[in-house]
Amino acid sequence: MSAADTQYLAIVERILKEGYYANNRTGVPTYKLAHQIMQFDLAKEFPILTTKFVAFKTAVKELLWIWQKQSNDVRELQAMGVHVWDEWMREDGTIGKAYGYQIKKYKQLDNLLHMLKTDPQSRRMIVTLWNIEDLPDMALQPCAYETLWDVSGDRLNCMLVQRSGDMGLGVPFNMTQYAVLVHLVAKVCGLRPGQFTHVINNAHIYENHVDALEAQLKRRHEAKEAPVLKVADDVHDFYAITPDDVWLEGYEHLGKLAMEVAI
Ligand SMILES: Nc1nc(=O)c2c([nH]1)NC[C@@H]1CN(c3ccc(C(=O)N[C@@H](CCC(=O)O)C(=O)O)cc3)CN21
Ligand SMILES: O=c1ccn([C@H]2C[C@H](O)[C@@H](COP(=O)(O)O)O2)c(=O)[nH]1
Repeated sequence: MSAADTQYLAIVERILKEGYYANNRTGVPTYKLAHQIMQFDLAKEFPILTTKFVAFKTAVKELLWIWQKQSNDVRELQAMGVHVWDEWMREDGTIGKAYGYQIKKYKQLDNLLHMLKTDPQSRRMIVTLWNIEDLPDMALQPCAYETLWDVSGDRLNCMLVQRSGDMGLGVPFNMTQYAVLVHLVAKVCGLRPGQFTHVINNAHIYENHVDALEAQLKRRHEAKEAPVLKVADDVHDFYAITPDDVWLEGYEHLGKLAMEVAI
């Protein structure tokens, strides 16, 4: 069983057993627990669920849309064949001043890469999408909103802070795509991936996802070993990376589990 399955399913199980039931903005009530944490040693294995199919390429494309294209334009994501943001697209085709917009606005990725290369012992390496001034002009306030970075020896460590985590849909994407980000940032900085810690403030299961997640829990004993993430040798420039530069070797999984997204 992959470390991702073990830690993710432990949280799912805890929420189903002890979660607090309440309604929220979407009108679809959730069971929730505060302060759930997953931690992966990326030198040992890549975190992706095997107890259901995770659309890896889609998750990577969404990541590159935010971090590389630094875009808020949903049409650019659609042009890559990804439709997970369609419901939040405004009339102008964007999600407002959200996500990639905030990375571009302050050159946050360039600053991070520069610090990692020139002052790796800095304790000030943070990329944050949480911009109080711009919050009113965002179609959705960022959920996985902050990363904190550390270099120990040749290892690059990263903590992802997520204020709100949809365990059925968002979290399986987020844990995997940010692990890819650590691999990619490490590669272009001449480092190796290290510890990846994923903190979720409000980890929730939408009521209409309970059956699918219970079915996933039952697949536990058939879970597979984690696949290996491969990054093309010639990746040196973050801005030149394409979705084909990363792939999984040996991704065995137990098949798709459909869930409806709460809007
Ligand atoms: N309620 C909610 N949950 C989320 O996870 C979420 C939002 N809203 N709003 C913004 C984005 C959109 N996200 C989404 C939306 C849909 C899928 C989804 O349908 N995933 C399918 C596969 C999709 C595909 O292959 O294209 C899945 O089975 O994982 C995933 C993440 C994550 N975020
Ligand atoms: O990357 C993402 C983006 C969104 N989500 C989920 C978390 C919540 O279920 C909704 C957002 O609703 P809020 O009321 O703004 O918290 O989207 C996610 O898990 N990951």
